[in-house]
Amino acid sequence: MYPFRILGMALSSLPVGVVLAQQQDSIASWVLLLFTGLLWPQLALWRSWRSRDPDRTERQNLLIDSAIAGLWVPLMHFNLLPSALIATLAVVDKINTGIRGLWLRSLPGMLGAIVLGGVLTGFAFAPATSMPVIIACMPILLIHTVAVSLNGYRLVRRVHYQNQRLDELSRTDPLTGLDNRRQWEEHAQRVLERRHTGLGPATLVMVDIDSFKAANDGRGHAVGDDVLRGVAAVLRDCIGDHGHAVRYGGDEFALALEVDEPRALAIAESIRRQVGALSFVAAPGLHCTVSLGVATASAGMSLRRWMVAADTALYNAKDAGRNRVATPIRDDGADPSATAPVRDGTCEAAR
Ligand SMILES: Nc1nc2c(ncn2[C@@H]2O[C@H](COP(=O)(O)OP(=O)(O)OP(=O)(O)O)[C@@H](O)[C@H]2O)c(=O)[nH]1
Repeated sequence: MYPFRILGMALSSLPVGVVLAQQQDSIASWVLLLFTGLLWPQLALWRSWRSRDPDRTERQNLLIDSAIAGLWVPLMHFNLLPSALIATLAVVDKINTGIRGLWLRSLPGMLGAIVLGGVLTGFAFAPATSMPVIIACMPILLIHTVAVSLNGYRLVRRVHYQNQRLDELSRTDPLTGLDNRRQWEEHAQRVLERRHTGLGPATLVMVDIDSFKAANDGRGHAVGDDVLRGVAAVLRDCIGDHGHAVRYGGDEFALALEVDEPRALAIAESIRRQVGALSFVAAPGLHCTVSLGVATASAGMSLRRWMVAADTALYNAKDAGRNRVATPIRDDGADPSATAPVRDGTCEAAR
């Protein structure tokens, strides 16, 4: 508030000063003008600084601003243009704070000050505004209006930016920056529908960090987070614009790819190699591996059954010793996902 108060009070002092000069006013009025134009903004700042509740104190300061504006109306003998301008800007400033109802709450103080000033001056009434006063009103009229508009613009931009950030945060996993689960499932559903309408292949890859609990418990949660971020970066890098990745559960990721199985297997293998080559500044010597399950969508398959198939493939990779890529088809040729019951819940629950 400080720059706006300094600007508003200093610029308002100009027309008030010209009116006082024309009225050949007393020294007391000039002292009051000096106080409101120069000293009051400093005093208001000091009050807020030393306050235990600066917010509340600043609201009081704003109400005092309005009372000061009201006081000048009768002291200027109701000189029309500066009186209307100063009183209006006092109300506009309250509205611009965005504090609900503040402008309404400022009115009694302003009206009280008008009555008080009126009593002190015997309600002297000289509304005509001379050309010098009109000219002296121009700086506050122009500069204050532009400054308030620029501030409004800045606030609107900030709200817009924050809304964008909120939107992003609601769509992404805060740790890895990957899609959140709802966002990803919508994408996976679209990939599946494309497959069912013959517009392209669809392959799902489940990725799970091997023995992550041991690394997490042994090296600490912060290192665990580094590993999750590192794996997410590899996933993002390897899938490029072939699909979307999600952190599906704690150390489990899922990729919905618009590629056929050989291409998905190649991508999965590349992920496996790149994760194996990751190193971590906070944990020298730590190396992680991942197991991956790859399942291509077949005709009419639902998203849930597709995920069960990929989960089964991941299960196979884990069973075969981890750090490998597998499909739902076991070595004996059976495809357990074809008969696996479809369950709700997380991948952990599915295993
Ligand atoms: N650092 C960190 N750890 C997490 C987060 N979410 C889950 N975890 C941890 O991830 C670990 C997952 O452990 P498990 O589900 O036992 O999996 P695992 O140790 O990788 O075992 P396998 O999957 O069989 O190889 C648990 O220790 C969780 O505490 C997270 O956001 N950050």
